[in-house]
Amino acid sequence: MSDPKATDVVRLTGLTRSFEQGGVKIDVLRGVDLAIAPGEIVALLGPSGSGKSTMLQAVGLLEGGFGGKIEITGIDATQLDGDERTALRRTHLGFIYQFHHLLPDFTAQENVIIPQMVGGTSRADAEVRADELLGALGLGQRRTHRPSQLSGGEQQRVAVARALANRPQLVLADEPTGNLDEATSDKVLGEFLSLVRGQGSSALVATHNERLAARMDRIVRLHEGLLEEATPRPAA
Ligand SMILES: Nc1ncnc2c1ncn2[C@@H]1O[C@H](COP(=O)(O)OP(=O)(O)OP(=O)(O)O)[C@@H](O)[C@H]1O
Repeated sequence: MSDPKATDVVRLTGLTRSFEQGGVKIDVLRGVDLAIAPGEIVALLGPSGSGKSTMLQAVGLLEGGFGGKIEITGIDATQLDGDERTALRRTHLGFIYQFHHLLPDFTAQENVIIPQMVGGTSRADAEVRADELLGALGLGQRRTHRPSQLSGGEQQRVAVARALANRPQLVLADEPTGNLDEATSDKVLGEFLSLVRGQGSSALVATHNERLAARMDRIVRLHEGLLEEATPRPAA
């Protein structure tokens, strides 16, 4: 549950982003404000091209070129240099994409171990954590398989385990089940939500899918470069 007294995990204030397309300037984000409390899972809805991925890139500290303020756990990311942003991303954020982006030459278990070791966890501890997550996702018997030996749903479960491995305060997910059939998508999303809730992380999940969005704590909607609240933020 969200704790309104704690520092927001994300606070965006007046976020803007424009792109040049064929000599024309397009204002994709025109002053987006958003706050996400600890433990809160927010669905980001909006039609194709509305700027959902662009917004996740801003919060993920993956790209420059944004105007406005981006605060992660109270830290103003716009004031950090590149190394500090990378450190903040590694310690506080987890990412899941529509297409899993797993390392093809490594096993499921190694895909979950590697980001932990990059973050300074010992191999032994990383292995325990990987097995715990893969087990919870029903992949205990598949730990030694490579991505190409797994189904689409299984690959996406490995991506979920990888994103949660470092117990990030915030998980950013861009159409996390967008390439799966409806039944698998429902199952994988349910497993993802229960793991995120279980460890008390927050999440911002971009999706086109209203039915999946309805399973999250709050819905916000991008419309013409601004964010509309489809369900109100819980009272502070
Ligand atoms: N690097 C870029 N250069 C130029 N235009 C860009 C760039 N990145 C995004 N855009 C434009 O910004 C707009 C928003 O794109 P974005 O990918 O954020 O939308 P989206 O809501 O995530 O769409 P989808 O649901 O299709 O993934 C689009 O018009 C896109 O063409």
